[in-house]
Amino acid sequence: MEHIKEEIFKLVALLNKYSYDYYVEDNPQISDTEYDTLYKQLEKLEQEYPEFILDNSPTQRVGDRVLDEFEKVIHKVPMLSLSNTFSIEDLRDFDSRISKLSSDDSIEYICELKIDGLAISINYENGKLVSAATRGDGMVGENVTENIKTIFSIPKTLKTKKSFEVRGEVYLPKKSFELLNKEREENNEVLFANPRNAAAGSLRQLDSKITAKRRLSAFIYSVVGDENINSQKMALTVAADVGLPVNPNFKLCKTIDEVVDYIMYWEEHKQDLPYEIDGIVIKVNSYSLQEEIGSTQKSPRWATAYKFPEEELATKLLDIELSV
Ligand SMILES: NC(=O)c1cc2c(=O)c3cc(F)ccc3oc2nc1N
Repeated sequence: MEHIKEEIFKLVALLNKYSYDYYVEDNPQISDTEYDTLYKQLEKLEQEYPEFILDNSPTQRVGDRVLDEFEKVIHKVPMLSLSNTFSIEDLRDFDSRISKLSSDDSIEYICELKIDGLAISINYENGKLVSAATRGDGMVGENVTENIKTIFSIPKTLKTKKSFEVRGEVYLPKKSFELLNKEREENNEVLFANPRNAAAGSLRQLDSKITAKRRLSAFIYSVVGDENINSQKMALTVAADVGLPVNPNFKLCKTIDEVVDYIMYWEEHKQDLPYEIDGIVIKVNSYSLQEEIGSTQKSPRWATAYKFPEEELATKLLDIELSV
């Protein structure tokens, strides 16, 4: 019996490593067929010896209960929304407001791509994923734990035994969005307008089997409740170190001019990304400075979202024409 347990343990470790390489590192080490073969071996062993099924087995990702509604969840710390800025001039105003509100004269900003998905909060206890909720109205969200567990890039167990909440964005990669709409077109179903709507519709499915088919992904951008973390850059580094998917394109900027350069770069190169972004998030890096600057009821004063100008509908239609 011992060797069966060994075999199951080995297969689970191997499959989780391969899906980490594939979904988080975007660098698959084996082919899909090899992965499926190992997965089927594991399923067979688990069917024969259900008592040896491990909680972090990839076969345990998709629940089989269909909910009739989502439970409401009260966020321990409210999930605020970002204020928006639409011009570089607005951004400079943001910078001068920050300078007035803070004792430091040199303020470090951290810039992150603004992933166009939907906000999520995920709780890990002793390194295990225990619950997840949507932002909702910021105070009360929907419990989407079972659906979040179907997202391969979100690990069910972390490389730490610590307990904390993380926040991030669930999104649908462009390729998955196109595939999904193609399937829907073939089944004469209503198409999703954009990846953001498709992600929201997929995550808020009452049947997690449907969510599992949608190939959602996620990036984590915040860690709540780890007092050793004193800056946004550190939060991103810690999140990546424990195995969470963190978008690698963040940049520490010493001046607002560096922020503007970063914005210009991504305004030009965002088409090359495999997911949609609708702007750039600019945050004061130091947590103590964030505290000092504070938040309003709705939004942090220490961060803002620079929104890219809406693509003219004409260019969008032109893209569609060129792509068909
Ligand atoms: N869509 C995003 O990629 C993204 C979104 C947010 C937020 O919504 C957000 C909201 C807050 F109240 C505070 C920080 C935030 O940081 C964020 N950082 C990001 N990278």
